Amino acid sequence: MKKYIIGDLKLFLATVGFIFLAAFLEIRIAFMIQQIIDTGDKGSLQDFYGAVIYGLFFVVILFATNYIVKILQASLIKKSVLNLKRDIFSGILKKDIRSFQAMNSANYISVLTNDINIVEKDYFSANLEMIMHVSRLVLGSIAIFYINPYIALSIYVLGVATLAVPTLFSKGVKNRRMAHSKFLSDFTMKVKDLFAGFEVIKSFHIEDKLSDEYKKSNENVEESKFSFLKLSHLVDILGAAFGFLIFLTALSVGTYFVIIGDLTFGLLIAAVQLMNNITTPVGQIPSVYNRIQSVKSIEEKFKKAMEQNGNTKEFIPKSDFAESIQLKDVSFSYGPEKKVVNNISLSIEKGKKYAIVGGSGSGKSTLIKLLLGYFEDYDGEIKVDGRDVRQISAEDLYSFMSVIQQNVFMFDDTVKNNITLYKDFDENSLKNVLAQSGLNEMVKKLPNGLSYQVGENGANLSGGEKQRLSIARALIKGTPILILDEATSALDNKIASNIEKQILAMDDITSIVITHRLNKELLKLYDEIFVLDEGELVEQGDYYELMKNKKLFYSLCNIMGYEEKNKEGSEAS
Ligand SMILES: Nc1ncnc2c1ncn2[C@@H]1O[C@H](COP(=O)(O)OP(=O)(O)OP(=O)(O)O)[C@@H](O)[C@H]1O
Repeated sequence: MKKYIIGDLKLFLATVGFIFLAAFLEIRIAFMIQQIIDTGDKGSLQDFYGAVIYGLFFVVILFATNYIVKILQASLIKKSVLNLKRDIFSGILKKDIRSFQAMNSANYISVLTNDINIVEKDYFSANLEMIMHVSRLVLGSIAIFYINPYIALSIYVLGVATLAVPTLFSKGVKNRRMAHSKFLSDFTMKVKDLFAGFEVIKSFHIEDKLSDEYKKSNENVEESKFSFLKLSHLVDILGAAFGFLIFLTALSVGTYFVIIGDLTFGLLIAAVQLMNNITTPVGQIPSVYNRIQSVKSIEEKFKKAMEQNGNTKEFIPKSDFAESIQLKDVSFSYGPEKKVVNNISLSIEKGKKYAIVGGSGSGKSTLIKLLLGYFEDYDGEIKVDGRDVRQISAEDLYSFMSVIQQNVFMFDDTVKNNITLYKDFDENSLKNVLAQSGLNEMVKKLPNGLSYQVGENGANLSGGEKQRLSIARALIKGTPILILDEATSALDNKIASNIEKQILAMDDITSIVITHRLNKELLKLYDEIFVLDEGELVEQGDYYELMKNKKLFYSLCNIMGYEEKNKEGSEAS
């Protein structure tokens, strides 16, 4: 985090310079006081007036300098926070999907809100406070040494003892800070779930259970904060007590020298004034130091939030799809458990239409995710036009592949922006995709047409409308490969079939469609159907071949046909 505070070196140096100037002027003020008092000793009114005017002049200068210091500090902190937030945000965006999912999204929210606030207060501000305290301490010590070395010596000895205090507590403070930050993340997670799952909570009447969990999490946050504060207050109090002890000792030594006539009364008052410049920093440095140390644990969280899976890869540019995708002996598992995709080899040729079918949990979506480069730790080979998919950047891969998934995310924006995703497309392309995705009627009925606001994650739309929007979103990209993962599950049979037929009729497009809906008429339109069972590719061929085989596909079709008939029967009766 150091790089953020010195990121704008000129601003940093100017701030430090003005902090030192302010500390120097404060010391000069002490000598002004001494001059005014000592003119009283001499009894010259002229000298007295001169010293007062000089003093007032310094007060004005000190006021202006302190104001500049505050402004410089605020702008340095603003820049540091802006840059840190920017880096974390872009670090998160650069993550691949797998490493992003390794952390709960609430953790990212907590990092960008709670933890940034802590860092702003206890790192950026605290470092500037530290510079201020050190400058006052150094200049104050030199000035006191100039007044009387014995006073200075007594201050130095006790000062060193005080500055050793924070090292005794830094580990404890750091651990408690980490615990607090963790509980804050957990709390954010709970709050996020509460809002995201509000309808489920209400309809399953689990308010009490959730309320208990919220209470526990809230208590953890406050308890961990209390525990952190208990220790850091102890450090503060110890610092302040040592500060007072230094003041008392130095005052006693100074008074002794006044009594024996080695120090003027004015110089003693100046020394007392200067002691503030020493006792305050000495009292504060331990606690400021501990605040800075405590934030080190949060730095680890930032690093984790930005972690890029550890691989800095060289990608080979690839922006189109020319021939085929080849999978050879591909196996993959999410954890140490059994393989979710087991030794699959298959080939996808440009312009052809493929269906992937299989029971729930058979690995269909995972297979698609592997094609989309979500995961890199698979065995075997996945090659696009002969190039390892891991060598193709996500940006390039998605320039020729579009995916439409079952769970659609909608931005809280207009229908149009949700289709175009803020890119420019001509009216004709938009019109075409509206027709292809069966959205024309819907858009006509909406109060503001394409400018209709869809609400938070499309709350103002039905599930089917959201799916059609996501189909339009993928179609408008015009990529040569289109992947549909249960993309029409929320649509009624007729609309779903129409959309699927339109997509299958696009000659240039290579389509890969995962479907549960085993509609015979549609299945006949596919060049090849892959049948998965427990992660294995157990059958492949066109509809007629597979039906002839009378294996899994045949029984899946029969079960589906039977269920459809039953459904129709019960609807009719
Ligand atoms: N992120 C994940 N972490 C761990 N296991 C996962 C993850 N995603 C899926 N799985 C598991 O992998 C297996 C295959 O899941 P996948 O989603 O690929 O199946 P599917 O055939 O698409 O299922 P469905 O038709 O029900 O959508 C399942 O047992 C599932 O529980």
